[in-house]
Amino acid sequence: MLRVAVAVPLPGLFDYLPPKNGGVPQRGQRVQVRFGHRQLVGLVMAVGHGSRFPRSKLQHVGEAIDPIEQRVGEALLALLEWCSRYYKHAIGEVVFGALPPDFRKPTSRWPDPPTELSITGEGCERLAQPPGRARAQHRLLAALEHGPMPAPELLAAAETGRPSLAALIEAGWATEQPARPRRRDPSEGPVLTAEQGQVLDAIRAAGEGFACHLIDGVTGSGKTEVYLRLVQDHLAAGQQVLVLVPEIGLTPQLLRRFETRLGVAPRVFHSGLSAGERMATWAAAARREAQLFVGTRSALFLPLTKAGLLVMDESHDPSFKQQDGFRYAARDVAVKRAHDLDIPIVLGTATPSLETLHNARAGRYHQHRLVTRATGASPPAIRVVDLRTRRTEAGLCPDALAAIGETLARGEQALVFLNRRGYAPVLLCHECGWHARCRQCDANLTWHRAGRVLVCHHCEARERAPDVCPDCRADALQGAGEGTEQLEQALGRLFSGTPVYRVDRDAVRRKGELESLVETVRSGEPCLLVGTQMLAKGHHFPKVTLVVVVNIDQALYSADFRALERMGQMLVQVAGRAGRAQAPGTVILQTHHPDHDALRTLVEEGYPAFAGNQLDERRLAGLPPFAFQAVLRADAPDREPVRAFLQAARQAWQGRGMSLHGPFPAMMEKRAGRVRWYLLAQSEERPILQRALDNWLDAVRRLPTARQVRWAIDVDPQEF
Ligand SMILES: Nc1ncnc2c1ncn2[C@@H]1O[C@H](COP(=O)(O)OP(=O)(O)OP(=O)(O)O)[C@@H](O)[C@H]1O
Ligand SMILES: [Zn+2]
Repeated sequence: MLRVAVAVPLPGLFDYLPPKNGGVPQRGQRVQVRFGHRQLVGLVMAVGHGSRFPRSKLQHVGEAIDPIEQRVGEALLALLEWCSRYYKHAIGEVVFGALPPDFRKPTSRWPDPPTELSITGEGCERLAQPPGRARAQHRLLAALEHGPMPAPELLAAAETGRPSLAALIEAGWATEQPARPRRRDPSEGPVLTAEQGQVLDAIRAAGEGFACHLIDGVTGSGKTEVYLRLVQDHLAAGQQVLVLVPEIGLTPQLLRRFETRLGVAPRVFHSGLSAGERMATWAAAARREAQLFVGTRSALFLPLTKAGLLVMDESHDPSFKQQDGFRYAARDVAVKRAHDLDIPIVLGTATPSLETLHNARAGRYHQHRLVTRATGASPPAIRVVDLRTRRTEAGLCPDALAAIGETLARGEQALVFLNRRGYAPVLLCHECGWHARCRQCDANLTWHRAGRVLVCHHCEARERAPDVCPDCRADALQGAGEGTEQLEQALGRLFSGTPVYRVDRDAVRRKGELESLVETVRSGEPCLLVGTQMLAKGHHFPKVTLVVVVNIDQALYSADFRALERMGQMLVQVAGRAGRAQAPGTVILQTHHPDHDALRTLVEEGYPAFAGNQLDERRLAGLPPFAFQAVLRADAPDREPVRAFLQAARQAWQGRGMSLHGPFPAMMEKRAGRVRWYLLAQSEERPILQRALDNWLDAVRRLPTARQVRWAIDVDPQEF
């Protein structure tokens, strides 16, 4: 009897009989199964004897799809089982959510290991003779003269096809063998600063086994330089290393830096790659063809078979939390994975999350600080400008405009940060007060003036922007508030002659666009950068000496208890783009609330003091990380079934150890045509919450009202 995980939203495994012919597939192997009327791919999770069902009710699986060497390894399976238990998510969806998408296709296979060709002695003799009629083969031999080459490259270099190559091998002039990873000499990095040296020594001294290290280093303090040395150690020891970066951090600059410094090109893994590419990297990890992997959160589940180190850069970044389907926090799962593999993990950031800081304070993580910038640059000075007393132009106050002018006059660059795309967040009628709302969401449509469209930033709905008010027909439509598109235009007008580059998801769409833009900026001509968080993270622009933060006020009085923490992180990260080289940096922060306590602490005393205060407040309020939460979310086209289900769910819990609050409407009650509410479950102890959730969810699943809504559980939720 086989217990099989299938990619369906039902909890538990499904029982099947072994294949009619052939051997019994083993744990971790893929098989084809009939599921209802569908043929699906399943993953064998257990091979056992009994079943709750009579034998006659069970179906046979097909034969194992892949050879036994290609099964999913034990360490990864155990991690996925843990994820399913901890996040209370159906095992089949966890498994198939973590594996590359091609695993669901019965026809997909691991690609063959890459090979390379080399010239033989006879081949060299042949090359010494004139080509005669075998021109193409001669070219192939000439290309191989300087060393082995993978077939695709060789064929391109010799401008010929497979048949000539086959003939070459046939004649004994060349041989094909598994490719060895290509290495170049790693380039020397800078001499480490004393601080960097101490951190490196401390992490090395902690040894090979599990430990979680937090490198809490200010922006530009050279954290990446420390990771590079550690990665080098483990590569030299023949181990595999996985570096996780935020969605936006996977820039060619970072990859190139890794390649030149380490002498090997990292294998990348993220959801933007084709299914085939992901399968190839997966196979490379399992077969140990590659040692160094860099990827976004989904890379966490690569089948490393000889892991030595995990690194998570910008570990505070919200993109490490998966927000739908199999919801998981990659940071926590990464720590769990390092623990199971008994290897060190390094979390790096200038702005640790409060959870991470709390773990460091409790002694679970080793905290290593870097408090000075590696290049010797001083930290940027932040100037708060009170918007209440200033007139603004396109959202920029005279102080900011003057500072931009001075920066450009000195031949330097300025960055204007506004986390809002489009021309204006609202299009309204000055006559009757009409404004453009999304039909599907509780949200205004954003006016994208250049494209003449209104776009909902929550459900992506688009419509043509009207020329006159659809209600009163007045020719009085105008934008309220600013977005990056408007800033770009205004700055272009005010500083004509200076190039203005906009960096956001609308302006930078194609692959390579951000790359070339970053190159232009790094070349150093005076210019203005306008952008969203795409600009805020990880980039190193030596010539940017001024950062203007247009507006962060929304976060100051938000109902989301994490809004301030995120605002603080964002502000420190974007400010960290200023003055990273010789010239000192300035940050101008525009706000209507210059006296806001948390904001003042952040500006005057820095992130550690700010985060410390936030932690104190969380403790007093009994909020995470001092309590543990889970959210039961439900949505449907109408409000009534959603509330009825959540009310019933709340009543279904009589036990102790966990308190339930709600039902509450989501921050945005209606999104993409669905009404969303939630129940909040909270406990002071994680294991107690875990046990209570299991019991509660058993009852919730049986509720008749559960069938009228779409519902999901989110353990350790990050948003409401
Ligand atoms: N020891 C050093 N001596 C001189 N320059 C250094 C040294 N370490 C790092 N740098 C340089 O300082 C700059 C910032 O370093 P790095 O990118 O490693 O910092 P970081 O802490 O990862 O930055 P951030 O978090 O702001 O992205 C880089 O240009 C890097 O080459
Ligand atoms: Zn919408």
